[in-house]
Amino acid sequence: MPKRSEPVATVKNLTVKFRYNVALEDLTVEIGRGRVLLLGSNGSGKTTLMRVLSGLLRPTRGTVRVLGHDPFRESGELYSKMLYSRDVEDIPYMLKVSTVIDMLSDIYGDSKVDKAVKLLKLEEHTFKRIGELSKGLRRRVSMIEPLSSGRELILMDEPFSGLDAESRIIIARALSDLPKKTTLVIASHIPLNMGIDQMIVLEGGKLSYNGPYNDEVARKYLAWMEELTGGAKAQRA
Ligand SMILES: Nc1ncnc2c1ncn2[C@@H]1O[C@H](COP(=O)(O)OP(=O)(O)OP(=O)(O)O)[C@@H](O)[C@H]1O
Repeated sequence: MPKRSEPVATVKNLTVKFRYNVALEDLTVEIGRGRVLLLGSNGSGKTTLMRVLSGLLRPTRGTVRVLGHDPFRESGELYSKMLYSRDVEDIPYMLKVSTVIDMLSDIYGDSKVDKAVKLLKLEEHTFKRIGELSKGLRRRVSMIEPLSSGRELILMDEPFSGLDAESRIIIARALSDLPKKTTLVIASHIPLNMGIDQMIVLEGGKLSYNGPYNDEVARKYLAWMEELTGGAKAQRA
């Protein structure tokens, strides 16, 4: 059993370069256990960091360990302990919700999946195909797996963006039901405070804040976002 004080991930001098730009530059940070908010404006490097942590992207420089593994070389071992929940579009549109539920039940067991389906208020939508669902409902379907997986670490990229208020509330409640031993890292461009233990702010691929949730940092970030976007983007979830 890992100690609560042990970080889930350590990132040292991480640089990720693409052909024309540097997405992350010499980033050093420890990601602790609990609820972690990875905050940053568009293009600040959040998704790049998530992709490196989940072994989908190889660092240009630096070292990364996640739950004791090199995510790029040992993704097989890592995937039994962590899950990267990316996008609703990962689920084929022709599948019925009930088929998704059956497949996940085979992997994680009926009771965990049933509980997640109830928490996500999906019972009355199981006969529909993924392609028929609203974005909010599709996102809720994509949440069944992280909620029922029992993984030690779950990474989520913008789980609330572009959703209707009902789906946002349902997802937020369902996520708050995750066991405390599960570490949840949420990448977001808005400063959500849902019992956040650690807040990491990236700007231009560099670390601009790392510590407990801080209202002052959140306020400054929002003001800066408003200045940058004329207010429109910061209002949107
Ligand atoms: N595959 C890629 N090829 C080239 N450049 C990339 C690639 N992926 C990301 N980038 C660039 O790296 C920088 C960081 O992008 P990233 O997607 O990590 O930011 P983000 O904070 O997740 O932004 P968003 O909130 O818009 O998703 C951006 O300048 C982006 O254009």
